[in-house]
Amino acid sequence: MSDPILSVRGLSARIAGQQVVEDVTFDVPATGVTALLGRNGVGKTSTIKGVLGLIERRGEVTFRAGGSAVRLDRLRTHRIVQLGIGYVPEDREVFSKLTVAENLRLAERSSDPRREFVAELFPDLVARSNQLAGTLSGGQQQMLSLGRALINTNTLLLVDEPTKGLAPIIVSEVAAALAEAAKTVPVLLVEQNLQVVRQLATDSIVIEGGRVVHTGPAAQLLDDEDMIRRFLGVHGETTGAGATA
Ligand SMILES: Nc1ncnc2c1ncn2[C@@H]1O[C@H](COP(=O)(O)OP(=O)(O)OP(=O)(O)O)[C@@H](O)[C@H]1O
Repeated sequence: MSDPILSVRGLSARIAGQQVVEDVTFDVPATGVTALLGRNGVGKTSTIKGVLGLIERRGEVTFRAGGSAVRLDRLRTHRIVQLGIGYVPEDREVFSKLTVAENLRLAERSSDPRREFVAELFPDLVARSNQLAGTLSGGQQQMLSLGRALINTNTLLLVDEPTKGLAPIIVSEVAAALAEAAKTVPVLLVEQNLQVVRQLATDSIVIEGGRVVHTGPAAQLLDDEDMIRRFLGVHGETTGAGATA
């Protein structure tokens, strides 16, 4: 197996002086979608923010790309992003007073943005290019948020709960777009909808109480009702249509 693209060793993180990630250790393989799972409030978002340096963190975070290894824990967020790490935050951060087209343009990091790729993934965004982002529906804002990340050629994509609160039809569209993106870039995905996890994820990491309690193939976890119940607090048989953890 090739080296993982991201190795996290003993990551701890604090928010407002409070420990929210204790001692997290995991690898993200260089291909496929790795699902970061766990019950509400266990520290999934904080782990991603710790990797990106968006919150105070300690521990080793190593990013391997282009034959070299870079310690992300020594870098500020803007430098981390410049390495080609795309981030789609949980709360769909878009500039509400700017149009869809302006939002996308501002996200472009290189002289070679993948505008056609994003337009093919989200034709609705093309149709709404002059609409103010603040007037989009939640689903459309999520697509814009994804589009803002996917317009760049990323080496790794960190995506936090992209289907949260969306109608089933939009969940399918977002999942399809992520599946398309995942063909070209490894993804670390926080996702509570286990049907989406089943559709997309190759590997899984489960966090509990600020620590990793399980890693392994996603299918193995999803097929184990005991683990699903123990780690995610739902019944295994509910990992089908529309189920959420
Ligand atoms: N800004 C903040 N101030 C204080 N505590 C916070 C803040 N943000 C998060 N926390 C706390 O840190 C812990 C971890 O939160 P985090 O959002 O990382 O969990 P999560 O696993 O992503 O949860 P969810 O699945 O509900 O999004 C929680 O107990 C949460 O209440």
